[in-house]
Amino acid sequence: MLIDYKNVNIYQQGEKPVLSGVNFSVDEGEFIYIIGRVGSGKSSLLKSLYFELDIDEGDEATVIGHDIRRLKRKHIPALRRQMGVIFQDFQLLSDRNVYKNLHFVLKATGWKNKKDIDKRIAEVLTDVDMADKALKFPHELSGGEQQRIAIARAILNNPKIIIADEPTGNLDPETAESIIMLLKQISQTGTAIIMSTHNMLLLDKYPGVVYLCKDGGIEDVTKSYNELMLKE
Ligand SMILES: Nc1ncnc2c1ncn2[C@@H]1O[C@H](COP(=O)(O)OP(=O)(O)OP(=O)(O)O)[C@@H](O)[C@H]1O
Repeated sequence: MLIDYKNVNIYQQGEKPVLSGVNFSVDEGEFIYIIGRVGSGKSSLLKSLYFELDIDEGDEATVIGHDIRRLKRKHIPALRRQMGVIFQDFQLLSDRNVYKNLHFVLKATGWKNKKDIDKRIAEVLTDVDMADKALKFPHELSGGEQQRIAIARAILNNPKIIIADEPTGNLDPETAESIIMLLKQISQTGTAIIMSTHNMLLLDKYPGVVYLCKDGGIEDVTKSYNELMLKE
């Protein structure tokens, strides 16, 4: 199991948790949607998974084989390296081209050999169907293309988990679908995908495990989400 939260509380600021009693588990290759209204805690859950928010450890809090209760701060960067993160607004570095955006990440994560670096960049760009865009600057790319580059960046180090916070939020429906298809393909190689979304159409078309954030908690609604949504 890649992630196992049992009875965990997640905090933004202050005494009261944003989400409490969280039970959440992720296996290799799973495709997980996090749904829920604005402000219901989707981003907070995702941020906790890459250690940007405080949690109390509850009965169990394991991320990629590490018990968070015993995790030292100095081990966080190594653990983060096994995760790829994708955002709604892409967050590419605007002052450099695609190649240099990817190069920057590889250098920062310890890659030294130029041949290996160039080979890996070519591989991930091919994976996301952007092999001809290496020399483009982010502003020369469409939103969908920028998100593909962000996905290429996320998979550079073969992560076990990709965390995507509304990855299709800024995209038109057709482009959104192509991004989900790409993430689905990646999940088939064993990488777990955890994505928040407001786009219920995607859930129908590309089924996965569905968690609903609601009333300060989170619930696995994979079987019943259609019914729940209709009632809201
Ligand atoms: N940086 C912050 N500091 C304090 N409180 C925050 C912060 N970010 C979010 N919150 C609060 O935490 C709660 C959950 O927010 P969160 O961003 O996790 O919701 P969300 O479901 O991702 O919303 P959205 O659909 O708008 O992205 C909200 O009440 C929000 O006001």
